Amino acid sequence: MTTRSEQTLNLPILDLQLLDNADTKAAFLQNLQDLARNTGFFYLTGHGISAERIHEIEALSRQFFAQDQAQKDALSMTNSPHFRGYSRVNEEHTRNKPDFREQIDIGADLEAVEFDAHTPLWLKLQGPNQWPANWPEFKTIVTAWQSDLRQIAIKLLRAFTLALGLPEDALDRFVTGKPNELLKLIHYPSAEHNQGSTQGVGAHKDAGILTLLLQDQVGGLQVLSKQDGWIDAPYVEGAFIVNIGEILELATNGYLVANMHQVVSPPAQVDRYSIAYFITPNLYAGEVPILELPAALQQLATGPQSDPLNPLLKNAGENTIKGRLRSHLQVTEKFYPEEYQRILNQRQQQEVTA
Ligand SMILES: O=C(O)CCC(=O)C(=O)O
Ligand SMILES: [Fe+2]
Repeated sequence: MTTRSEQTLNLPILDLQLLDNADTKAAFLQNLQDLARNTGFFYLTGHGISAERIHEIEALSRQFFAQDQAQKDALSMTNSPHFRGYSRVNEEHTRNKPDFREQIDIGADLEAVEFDAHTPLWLKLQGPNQWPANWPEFKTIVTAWQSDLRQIAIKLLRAFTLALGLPEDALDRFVTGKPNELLKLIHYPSAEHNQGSTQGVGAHKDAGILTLLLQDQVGGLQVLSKQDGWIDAPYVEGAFIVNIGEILELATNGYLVANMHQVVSPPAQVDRYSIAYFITPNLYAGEVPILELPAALQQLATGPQSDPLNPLLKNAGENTIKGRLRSHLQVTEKFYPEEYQRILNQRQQQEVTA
């Protein structure tokens, strides 16, 4: 069982504005490299999103979750083969255990792909979102947020490649063109409703490239540090928490490590809200390359740490859909019966060999 830890980090904060200034750019990149390699996550300020915009989307999210259960269920993810829409508390699973949170998943709003026998499975991830009816403001605010966060994430990704001594566009083909991304508005209900468990979301690495996370004042996010074990990542006003995803770990052959993190349910009578933006590889971009790092960095790159329970796949689209299939079993059972059976069989085997 997870509990709140006593330790907090000496907060690693990066100011993105320093990247745009010729006098401070080199120091920013050096810091980025250090934090990414040694701490695995950091806080980002100077990103250009105003406090008003942050309050606006936070208020929108609270308003969304305050609706009647029936209104939220009308947008149920179980309507969508593209894994879009609302999932109830305990519907999403991490490491085979239910997460005590409700959420709405919103991706790039595109037409579904027409399928034939040769279309790769992961192109089913492309498709339309489910938007609340008679609430146009919801779509406007969310879409603007996605588009601004996409720009920040791309800028940061280019800074990462520069900081690693590579051309700044080394990973561009994964994030430009038809974007693949996911925005989750998340609500963690207070602990007294979570019978005996403290799993808000279980320990995991994010599957994509980078995550920009906005948490509220409640806290509860914990990050696994090599030296100190689980440490609290507290609320910092106006800052995004940046997590490195598995695709960046793979592309750097493990020089950068996707950081493990989890969320502990909030205390009694307190609700927690967060907004997570994931930039994931373009579904058409194919295999993730292992980048040619400078020799000094290459020596430290000892390969990605593959989790035997959740192996990392080279094809970016396949890796993305694998995560979705395992997390949202009701959707998988309904729209992907063969994969559903395969997951059940794997789990049975793991139980036998455990
Ligand atoms: O809610 C949070 O603070 C973190 C959520 C998270 O890690 C995730 O959804 O991948
Ligand atoms: Fe995460």
